[in-house]
Amino acid sequence: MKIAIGTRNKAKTAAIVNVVKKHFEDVSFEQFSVGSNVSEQPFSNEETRQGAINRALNTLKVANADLNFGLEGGVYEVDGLMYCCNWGAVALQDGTVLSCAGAQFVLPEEIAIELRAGKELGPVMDEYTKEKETRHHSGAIGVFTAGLINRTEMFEHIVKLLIGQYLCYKENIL
Ligand SMILES: O=P(O)(O)OP(=O)(O)OP(=O)(O)OC[C@H]1O[C@@H](n2cnc3c(O)ncnc32)[C@H](O)[C@@H]1O
Ligand SMILES: [Mg+2]
Repeated sequence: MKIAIGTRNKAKTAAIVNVVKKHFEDVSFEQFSVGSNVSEQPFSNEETRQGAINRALNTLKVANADLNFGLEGGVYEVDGLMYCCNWGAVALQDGTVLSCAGAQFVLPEEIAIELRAGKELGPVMDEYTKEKETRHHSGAIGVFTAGLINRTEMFEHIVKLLIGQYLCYKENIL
């Protein structure tokens, strides 16, 4: 079974590899840098979802693997609070795209101000933590949940949902 990963982000890649290996035998993985065709920093659930779907479809185009994954992070605001949201999609060779969302959590106002000013969450988190490339490791989710869940674990949940939906699709349930 060929698995294509539409990112080079380490946290996203580890999530796909970990969960796929748990559910399928005899798998091979390949990574591709594909565009999301949305803003670098999506600013709504709709845009984040579209980014994940576009990444999955762009990965299908270049890889034509059995499962072509796209994962996307974004933010949106409700009641003056900024939430980070996370979406995933998997594109199949017949052109079907299955999608789902994962964890959503609050970002502090000092981070929200930076994002409203047009900055991207990745670099803002590096500045905040004085660390490099937090988006590849603990991520904002790790920092703002006191380390209880890291970015890989967060995306593992999404990949699990996607694989579950794929199994239902094969049984004509979805
Ligand atoms: O290489 P890609 O796949 O693009 O991975 P990415 O880390 O840039 O992730 P996204 O494009 O999906 O996320 C959009 C932006 O939000 C940032 N981001 C999202 N979730 C984050 C998290 O948990 N921690 C740090 N940055 C995060 C990310 O760095 C981007 O600036
Ligand atoms: Mg990105």
